[in-house]
Amino acid sequence: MRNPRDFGAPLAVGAPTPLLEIPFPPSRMIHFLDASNEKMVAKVPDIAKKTDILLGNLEDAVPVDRKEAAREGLVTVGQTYDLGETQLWTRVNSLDSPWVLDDLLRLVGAIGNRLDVIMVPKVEGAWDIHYVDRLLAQLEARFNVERPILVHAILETALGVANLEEIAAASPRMQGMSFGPADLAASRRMKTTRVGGGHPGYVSLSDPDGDNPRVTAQQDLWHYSIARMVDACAATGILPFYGPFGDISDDEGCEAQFRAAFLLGCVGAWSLHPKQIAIAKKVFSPDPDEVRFAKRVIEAIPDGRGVHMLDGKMQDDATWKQCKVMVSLAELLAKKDPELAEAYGFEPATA
Ligand SMILES: CCC(=O)SCCNC(=O)CCNC(=O)[C@H](O)C(C)(C)COP(=O)(O)OP(=O)(O)OC[C@H]1O[C@@H](n2cnc3c(N)ncnc32)[C@H](O)[C@@H]1OP(=O)(O)O
Ligand SMILES: O=CC(=O)O
Ligand SMILES: [Mg+2]
Repeated sequence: MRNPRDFGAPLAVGAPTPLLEIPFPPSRMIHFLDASNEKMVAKVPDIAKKTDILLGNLEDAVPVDRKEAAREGLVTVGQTYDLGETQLWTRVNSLDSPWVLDDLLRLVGAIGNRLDVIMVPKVEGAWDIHYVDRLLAQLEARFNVERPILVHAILETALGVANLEEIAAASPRMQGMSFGPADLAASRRMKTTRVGGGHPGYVSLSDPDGDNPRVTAQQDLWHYSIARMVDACAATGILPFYGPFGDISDDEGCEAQFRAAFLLGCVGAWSLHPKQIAIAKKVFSPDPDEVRFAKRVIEAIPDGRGVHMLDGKMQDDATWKQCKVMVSLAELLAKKDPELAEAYGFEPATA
């Protein structure tokens, strides 16, 4: 176990001081693109205006013969495009792959001061984070990186899920986690070929009732693990995200999967196709009616104490805190988006 008093000290001489509080800018969607694909790169200026996070993917979905081009394309994006307030992330190749060392060396060397977060796939335990943590500190020191590059773990193996609490607490560099249903399904030998979402075979069935047809209701394959991830992240002050929804043609299914994650506590989800950005924006921006109600609760209980009635519903210290969660997120997003500010009924000065 690492001495907790060393948690705030750099892991290499000359590396920037670790952050003890994880920044939480708008993070509703992490938009994936392959920077070796010229058509995708051509869309960067437009997409950067719409997405909260832009991620240059180097891992799965990038063919082996384009790994280097994807890395170099991301360097070009980082060096040449003004992304405004949009965060720039990457997903590097897995730690057992032949590419990851060069991914880290090249990206930190070339765009270390532009990269906000490095997403590490297939994290299995705290040891994977410790490896990346020390290596990044050495690279930050060598390349004069001024602020620590944060680390985001994808939870996508059975062992990773088993160790998720230790992963979340492994380093002050841990920014968050994403839930990866595709690799996780394979790792667990689940019998689904889908990427996220439900499955028509995973149902509960009502009891026999004479000749009446028995009713089935589809259940959520992912609920248990996403809820565990949310708890581990909330307990350590880092941010949980839902990952990919692979049926690009099913907007409704995507919205339902994202909404389940939002309600459980996730702050955002991956967008694989430009049209999923708008779905994530809709879902991960709190509903204006809920925000208006939460504001009324906070106004009705200025000190956040005691018991009150509002519209027939009991309100107390705990419901006040629930409302604070909703209003704080709305305020954060309203600063970025005047349309949301108006929908939430905030004064323009707040926006
Ligand atoms: C499952 C586990 C995981 O690891 S998920 C993460 C890894 N996968 C990915 O990152 C996939 C990213 N997305 C994609 O590669 C594409 O969106 C896929 C799914 C292949 C669909 O592409 P395509 O058939 O071209 O779609 P389309 O014809 O509707 O595209 C319309 C125009 O938009 C572009 N586009 C597509 N996706 C992106 C994207 N992610 N970012 C930026 N631009 C994108 C297309 O190139 C196409 O452009 P144009 O109109 O022809 O100029
Ligand atoms: O990388 C994501 C996944 O679902 O696998
Ligand atoms: Mg994966």
